Amino acid sequence: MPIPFRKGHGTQNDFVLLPDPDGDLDLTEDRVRALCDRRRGLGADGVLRVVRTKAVPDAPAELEGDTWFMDYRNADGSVAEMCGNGVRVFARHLAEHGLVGAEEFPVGTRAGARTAIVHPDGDVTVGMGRVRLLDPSSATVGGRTLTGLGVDVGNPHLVCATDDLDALDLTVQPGYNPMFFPHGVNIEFMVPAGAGAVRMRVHERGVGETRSCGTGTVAAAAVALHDAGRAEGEVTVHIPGGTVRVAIADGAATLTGPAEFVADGVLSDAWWSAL
Ligand SMILES: N[C@@H](CCC[C@H](N)C(=O)O)C(=O)O
Repeated sequence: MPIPFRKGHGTQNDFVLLPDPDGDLDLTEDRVRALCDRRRGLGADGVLRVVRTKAVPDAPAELEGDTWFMDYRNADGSVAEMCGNGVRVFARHLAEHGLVGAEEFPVGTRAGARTAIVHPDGDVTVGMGRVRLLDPSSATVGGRTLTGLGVDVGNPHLVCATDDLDALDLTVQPGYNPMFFPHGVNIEFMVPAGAGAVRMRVHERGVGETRSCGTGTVAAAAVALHDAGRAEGEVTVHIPGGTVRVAIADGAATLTGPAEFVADGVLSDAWWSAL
């Protein structure tokens, strides 16, 4: 059976999409790692399996069975609850293939349903759900300890302020408190970038440094607003891979940004079977 794939990205956070409506693919950790490998595979930060919720045994019970489910995997093969850039790319894929009827539609994730609107210019707005500010914690990078705030965006984040974003060496895993984040953490580093804007870099759990992290931009926006004494507002977040807009109101966030596709293809049977 030929296995089709699509390659896309959201602000250069890149993904391999695998259309698999009935959940027939045996998507092992080894296969995810191979797909994401930039030398022996297609190369990506993660895999998005496009599957109906009813074919996903660990999908949240409140999701309807026919809802399209973003089965997200990190490049190291691990499963994560949510991926903000991934939902934008996933939603645009659904819309382009006529797989959804309404202008606004739900996407199932392990963090619950997220609503998506695909705009005519290709941008996508995602309702990211509740954003919860947690306690302070810290990260260690290059021998420096940076204080920050934990944030739950469906997946775990630690947002740290820094004075020199460009000097950080994120090729190695930053230190963090494993008692506070027992399942690992995505760590954002941010600096102010003018009124209502921040610049951010991220070290993602299960991936390493990426050029963007949608849930991370939401976490950074929430902390930037909190630092300004506000619980609501709009923040423009500049990441190495582009720019997104985050709005927070009533404790919930929306994320707006681009979603782009670069290739459609078919995996080699021999390559897949040998994994
Ligand atoms: N890049 C994503 C987040 C992907 C999951 C993350 N690495 C985790 O393990 O929680 C995004 O755009 O939000």
